Amino acid sequence: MLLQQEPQLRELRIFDLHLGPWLEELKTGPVQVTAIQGDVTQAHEVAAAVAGAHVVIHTAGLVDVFGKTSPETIHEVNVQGTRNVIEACVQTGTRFLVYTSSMEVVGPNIKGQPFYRGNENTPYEAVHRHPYPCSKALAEQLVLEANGRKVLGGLPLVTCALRPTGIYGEGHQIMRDFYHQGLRLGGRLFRAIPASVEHGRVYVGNVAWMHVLVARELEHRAALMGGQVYFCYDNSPYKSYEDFNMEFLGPCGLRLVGTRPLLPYWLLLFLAALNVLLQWLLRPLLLYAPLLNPYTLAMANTTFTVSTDKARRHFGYEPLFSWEESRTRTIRWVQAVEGSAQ
Ligand SMILES: NC(=O)C1=CN([C@@H]2O[C@H](COP(=O)(O)OP(=O)(O)OC[C@H]3O[C@@H](n4cnc5c(N)ncnc54)[C@H](O)[C@@H]3O)[C@@H](O)[C@H]2O)C=CC1
Ligand SMILES: CC(C)CCC[C@@H](C)[C@H]1CC[C@H]2[C@@H]3[C@H](O)CC4=CC(=O)CC[C@]4(C)[C@H]3CC[C@]12C
Repeated sequence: MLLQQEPQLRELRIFDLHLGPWLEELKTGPVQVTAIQGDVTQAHEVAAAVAGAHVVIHTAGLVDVFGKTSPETIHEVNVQGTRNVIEACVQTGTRFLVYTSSMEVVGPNIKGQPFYRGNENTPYEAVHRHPYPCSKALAEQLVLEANGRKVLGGLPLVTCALRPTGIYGEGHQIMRDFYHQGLRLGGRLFRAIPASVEHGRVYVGNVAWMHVLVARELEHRAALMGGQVYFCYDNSPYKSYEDFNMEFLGPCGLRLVGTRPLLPYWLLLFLAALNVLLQWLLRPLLLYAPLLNPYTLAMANTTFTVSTDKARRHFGYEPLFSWEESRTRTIRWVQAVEGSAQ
């Protein structure tokens, strides 16, 4: 997105634990693209990568709500990693920092209270216990508190945080998992969540576009945007998690069976708790990390949608991809997954 949409771009450095072969394709244009294999938990590696950069977009993170990694590792990557990024900016004199936060910083909370088309000012009891939202909330707080700190050279750091709702689009691993599960079940998926539960979703291209706009505008609107949070949204329809997925999986031949959940909620909760027990029992032998656990069930079963225009008002954000385009692109990607699986 930076290469396509940012005419002022002179150099792009990509810092990630895992560098994919796709990065090579980015190196063929006029902009210098440097891929750096590194770990955000290593302060010196981060500082070396950040030195001399005009703006840092910190999106690296450990996204795990399935118990694949320990809470300590999630904290180390998401919180200490973010601390390292902030310190690198301060020590090397980089003034602009954009952080990819998450809707999870707000909710759904442990009480499962609905957040219905709320905005950045909607009152909500943001209380978490799960390591992932806890880590994102702490990291976001660090980023916002760092706004105004003096960087090398004496000028103030300007930071802001973007909170995407559930991201979908090309490369969406969980969508791929649902797709393969549907194929295994003879082209069917069985409804688990009531259709009335709304879950916020945003297309990956629009998430990237919002980051590019913020990176561009932070310098010119520092007083307005510094220390602010913005939900990351677009015109994707409000739907339940499963009905939304069917927008893509339907045209790829899958069918969602049932107008109401096939299993009662108490049974799903029991199965989710059983999965936690199995995960714990099997841990010495293998990693058992199914999609269903009490946390993911609560996430999928609690209404959380945003309706806001703060990003438009503050820095002129309009989604780059319409809903129709986002949908078409995602369907094409699922179809390509299908092609490569055969
Ligand atoms: N997937 C979603 O629905 C949402 C994701 N987010 C946030 O967006 C960001 C990106 O998430 P996704 O693209 O979904 O996840 P992802 O796992 O595809 O991307 C995260 C990237 O961070 C890198 N990374 C992980 N640990 C690292 C480390 N120690 N050092 C350097 N790089 C490391 C990974 O290699 C990966 O490329 C994360 O910060 C996540 O919290 C926010 C809202 C929703
Ligand atoms: C089998 C169940 C009944 C359905 C399981 C669906 C879940 C796996 C997903 C439902 C909601 C998702 C999360 C949500 O979109 C918000 C997120 C924000 C992030 O920052 C990271 C990803 C995620 C936690 C996302 C993960 C999958 C769900 C829990």
